[in-house]
Amino acid sequence: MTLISNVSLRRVLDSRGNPTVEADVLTESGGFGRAAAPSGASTGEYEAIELQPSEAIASARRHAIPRLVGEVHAGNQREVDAALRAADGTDNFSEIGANSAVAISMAAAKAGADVLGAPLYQHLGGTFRGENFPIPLGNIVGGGEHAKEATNIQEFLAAPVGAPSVSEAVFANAAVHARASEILDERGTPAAKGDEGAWAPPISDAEAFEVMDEAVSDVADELGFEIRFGLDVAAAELYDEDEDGYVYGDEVKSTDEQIEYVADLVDEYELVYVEDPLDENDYEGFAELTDRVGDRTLICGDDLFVTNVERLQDGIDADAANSILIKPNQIGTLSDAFDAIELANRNGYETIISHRSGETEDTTIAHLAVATDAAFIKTGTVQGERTAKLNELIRIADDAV
Ligand SMILES: C=C(OP(=O)(O)O)C(=O)O
Ligand SMILES: [Mg+2]
Repeated sequence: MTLISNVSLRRVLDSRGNPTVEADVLTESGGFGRAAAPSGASTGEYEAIELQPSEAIASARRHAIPRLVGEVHAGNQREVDAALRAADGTDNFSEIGANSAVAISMAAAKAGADVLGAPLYQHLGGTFRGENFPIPLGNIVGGGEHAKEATNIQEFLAAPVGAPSVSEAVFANAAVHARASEILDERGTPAAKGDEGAWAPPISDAEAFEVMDEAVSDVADELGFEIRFGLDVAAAELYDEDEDGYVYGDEVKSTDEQIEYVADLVDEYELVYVEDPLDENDYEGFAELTDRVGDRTLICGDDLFVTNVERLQDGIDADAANSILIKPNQIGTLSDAFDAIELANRNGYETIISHRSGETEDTTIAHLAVATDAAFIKTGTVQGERTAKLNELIRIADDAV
């Protein structure tokens, strides 16, 4: 293991055209790693704090870099991440910014892998990581905070559960995306794209279910393996405290109605995956829905858990959900994300490694998903910053056999 010899930080563009933090980490033996922070739009209330990139960079230069350079080893991720936490000194990275922290944490992991001459997934997962590959959840149609004047439900996600390989799964999702476009055309519905490259047509959620159902079954018939679909409801964005309910245009659903609605959707469309079906503070509602449909679908906490072990432990204690979305920038470091994954695994929760709506070409999450044997990876379907991860997944699968 070699010591970190230099950390440089800069502002680069993300996929929304906003600035984000990129980190380069160099080691004394010449190891190099580069990573960039993603950024959410439908962020959870309890996420670690993202600062303005220039502020995050200035603060990390002042507080974190002196604790890293010549002090910690790039290959020792716990040591790197403990130094970042100590440099920050808060619970939520509000001093150096979770964007600086996660960029440095991921860049150090890549530098550590480079020193070993190993691919990142191998460095993170080790030789006993297993042989499974995550199934890609492909965002096909969506709206919410990712596109104006489109569906209320944020993401309709294809899930090629029967695909014989990662590569076939990735191409299946792209085919569903293309088929959905044709179906929308046939219906005379113009569709722009949302932040993640999903179609964002001005249609009701009920119509989006029809489009998904048709697109998924057409492509499944054509390719000859099972493709199902799922949702990210992102219900915290729909929940209105003053209305005491979930606002769908002119209609407001009470919590009981929301649970009923989602449970019916699970059965009607045989959904394999439902993320954030209820508000991020409603552990009880999550538990009730999980009790009703958790034997036949994944109920996943994103804004509910924010990759945070304490919130996940609360969820486990309450029997809320049966899976967790893992977004390293929600919590700030790879070590924290690993802790959440381990806690989930120990308690029979599935893990889904996820991108953010604002992304870069960074491919760390593809390696993280393979390293940790995640059930699914949610990283879009088409569009450069999404295909960067999907193509990396294909390369990893090629490399690993
Ligand atoms: C990827 C998501 O969106 P964002 O990055 O905007 O939180 C999500 O909600 O799962
Ligand atoms: Mg989500």
